[in-house]
Amino acid sequence: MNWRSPVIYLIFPYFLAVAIIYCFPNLQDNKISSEFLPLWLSYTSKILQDKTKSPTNLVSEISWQVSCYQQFLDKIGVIHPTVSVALHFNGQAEPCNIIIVKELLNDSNVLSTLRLLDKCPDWESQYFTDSFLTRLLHDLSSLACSIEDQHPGLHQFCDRGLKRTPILRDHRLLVPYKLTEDGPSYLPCHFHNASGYRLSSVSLLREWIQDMSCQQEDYTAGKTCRGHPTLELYAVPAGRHFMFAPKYIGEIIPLPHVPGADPTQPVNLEVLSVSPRVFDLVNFVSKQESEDLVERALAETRESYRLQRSTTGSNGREINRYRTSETAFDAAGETAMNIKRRSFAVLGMGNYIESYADGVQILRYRNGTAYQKHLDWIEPNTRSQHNYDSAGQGSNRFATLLLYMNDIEANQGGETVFANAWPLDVAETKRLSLEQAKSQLLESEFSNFLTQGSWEEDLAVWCRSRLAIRPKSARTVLFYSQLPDGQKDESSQHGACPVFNTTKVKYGVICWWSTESL
Ligand SMILES: O=C(O)CCC(=O)C(=O)O
Ligand SMILES: [Fe+2]
Repeated sequence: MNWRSPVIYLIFPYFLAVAIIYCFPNLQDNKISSEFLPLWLSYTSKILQDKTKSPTNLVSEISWQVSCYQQFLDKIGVIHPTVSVALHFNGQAEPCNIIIVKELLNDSNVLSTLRLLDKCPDWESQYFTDSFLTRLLHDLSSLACSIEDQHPGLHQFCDRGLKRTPILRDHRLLVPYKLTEDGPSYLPCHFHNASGYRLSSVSLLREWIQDMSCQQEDYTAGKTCRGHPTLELYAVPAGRHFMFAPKYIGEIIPLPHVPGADPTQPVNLEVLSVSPRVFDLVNFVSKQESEDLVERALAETRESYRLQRSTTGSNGREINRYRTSETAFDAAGETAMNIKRRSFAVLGMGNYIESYADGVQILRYRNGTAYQKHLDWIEPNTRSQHNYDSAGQGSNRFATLLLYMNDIEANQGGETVFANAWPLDVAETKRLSLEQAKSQLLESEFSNFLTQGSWEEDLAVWCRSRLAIRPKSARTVLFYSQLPDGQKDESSQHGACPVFNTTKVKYGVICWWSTESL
């Protein structure tokens, strides 16, 4: 009998299905066999109809896919029917779609994704998990999570094309996926939870889902389930970094995975401004660490590292009359390295990579000194070969952490002012316009310290009108200089307000959106 005869198509899958259900009891535990059987029949018939493959190839293909599917079920476990995934574009507070997890991970979706693979993936591999999940989410979010009408689907968001994909150090490890067997390949997104923690395996996905679910005992004991059973998942395009998505001022984003200065207290982000994205980072650094850094900076004698008049510019050598503080660099001290590593953990940037960080700068502002409003994002210039186009393939400054070392009183200036954000403790109707702030300043004692018509005076006006963050020992502030797609964030303009009658010491870590050549 011809092995491809219709009789075989009909009978063979039945035998196979019965054998599979018998051999892999987990299929029965996890799924209802009556749902699985018809699906399996159509699936195997489809494979059998593939005339390009020999019977031995077909059998081996079916068998690895079945055992692979079984492994997947083992990893993912039993999913409570009410749990959903809220899928967000990187940095966006509103989800583009909410999908029931049972639907996302149903047999048909998982099997049709497996059909596109050559071999069973390692379900514990981070890069494979990215690829698998992007492919699954693509199908279920195609319209709502599209950035282009013509080619709807998550794939256009995750793979921004060669010209808009920075080549990060792990680029070669990414696992491209296909939408159809003979279609083109796409680079996958990587996924983070709302705390910025990266999804690294199917087992971790299981943990996150189970954390959200109401356990059966909770129902029977009549308990109210913890939280809303929705897992917030942020999709980050290939070559880009995760960015926090603040929802409202005052929101607290816990970072349970980051070790805090005080291990008994949690590390949290508290939203100070949504756009620009500015946060207080609570319990990030200890007073002891701050003191260590300053001690080292003061003891430093090497020319390029010691405390001296600050410079700016891409070559870092130009004295700038709009930045009158002093700066020292701590490139490799133990405390500086610990802080840099922790900064990467906070930002969801993974393991520390030296070339992605700009080093720790220690700044001292003596009486009367300040730093004019500016962006940390560096403008491209003809003197440098570097590609600063962070929205394309280039790299530029991405995020800055400011760590203050001393308390400064309300009348001593020295705040970090964000020109496009409003103060938190002033009602909307009571906000000061720049004109109002200027006349208040001129009437105040500070006008004696400031030269009339100087940039310092102008800056002090902004400091009275806009979000001005007062230094406090061990206070840490995080802000971004880019938007989630790598464009420079013009709204992140900020400056250091003139200091009156005191000295402000502060240090900062700047993280780059770095690219590495292959
Ligand atoms: O010192 C401050 O408050 C801000 C410093 C700053 O913006 C910078 O160093 O880029
Ligand atoms: Fe700055």
